[in-house]
Amino acid sequence: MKAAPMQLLADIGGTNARFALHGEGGFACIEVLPCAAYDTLSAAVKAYLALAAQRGFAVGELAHAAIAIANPVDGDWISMTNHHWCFSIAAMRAEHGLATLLVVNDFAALAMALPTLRDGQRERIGGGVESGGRPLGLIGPGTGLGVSGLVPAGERWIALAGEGGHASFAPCTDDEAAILAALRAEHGHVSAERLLSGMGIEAIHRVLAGERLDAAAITGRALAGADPACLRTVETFCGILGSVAGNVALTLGATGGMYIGGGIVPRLGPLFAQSSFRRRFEDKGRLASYVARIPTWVITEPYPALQGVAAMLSAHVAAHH
Ligand SMILES: Nc1ncnc2c1ncn2[C@@H]1O[C@H](COP(=O)(O)OP(=O)(O)OP(=O)(O)O)[C@@H](O)[C@H]1O
Repeated sequence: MKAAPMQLLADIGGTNARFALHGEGGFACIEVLPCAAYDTLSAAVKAYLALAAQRGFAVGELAHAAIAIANPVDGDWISMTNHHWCFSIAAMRAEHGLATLLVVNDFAALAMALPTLRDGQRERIGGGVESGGRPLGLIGPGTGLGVSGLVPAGERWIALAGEGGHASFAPCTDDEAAILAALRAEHGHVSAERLLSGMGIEAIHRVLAGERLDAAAITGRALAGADPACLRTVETFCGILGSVAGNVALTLGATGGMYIGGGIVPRLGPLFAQSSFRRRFEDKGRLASYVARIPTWVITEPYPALQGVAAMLSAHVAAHH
């Protein structure tokens, strides 16, 4: 019997566009393309398909595709929050000759992958008690700040597609109040994303150290251990992430566990586990013992949203074809 054609999957962030083919044998041809190198998402898709064709994959047979993307998905027109790409889903589907083009929020896709993560794909930070069948929370700093959750519904899970990264930032220390004041002067409304993202690390450093450095340089110097100002910036970032992750856990009742995704935290190496993240996660006044029972995990699996979007596409195709 001829194998079913492969499916095209993508996880599109503000900086990185991750592509893969998915078939009965699992994932193949995983590639990360820089968003900035392409004028449109369609151009990035074409570049990826050309690469896959060169490697001998039968991309002409593709019928079903799914894109997980970092912005709200509501209707046919998609416009990214942290990058200039925008497109019509129907036009993109027609252009690439696809029967199905499913477009979902990237953190909803990532949330769908959470129950499949095993030890080796996630690293535990601090205490808490793991218990199945309860809501899971998700937060992930990258170009932006993704927030989602996964709610059990009988045998199934339902992923939330919210925009919690844009909820207002609440400072808990004098340093954080100073950062809020500086950012409010620049932006007016200051969301959690303004601090918990690549641009956020840079902003924290600008305010606390009075120095303009890019995010990778700040964390690189902090990891090298010789730059106290960069260490302070990274420590402040981790503390804020603990506080905001605790807010998400409280808001969702995420008693099954709180997961940290996105590209930044895995790049902090041992600094994250050593930081005040977990103390700040638990620092919730009268509800401290409630959050202390919730385990927190860093996702270490490199392409978890692709797993989630593959599951969403399979369910969609099974329901519609
Ligand atoms: N070594 C590093 N330390 C800290 N931040 C970094 C490092 N390298 C890159 N970054 C920042 O990480 C961000 C990219 O994160 P990520 O790899 O999660 O991309 P993305 O999936 O495109 O983002 P998103 O899904 O949030 O739109 C950029 O803002 C960049 O400044």
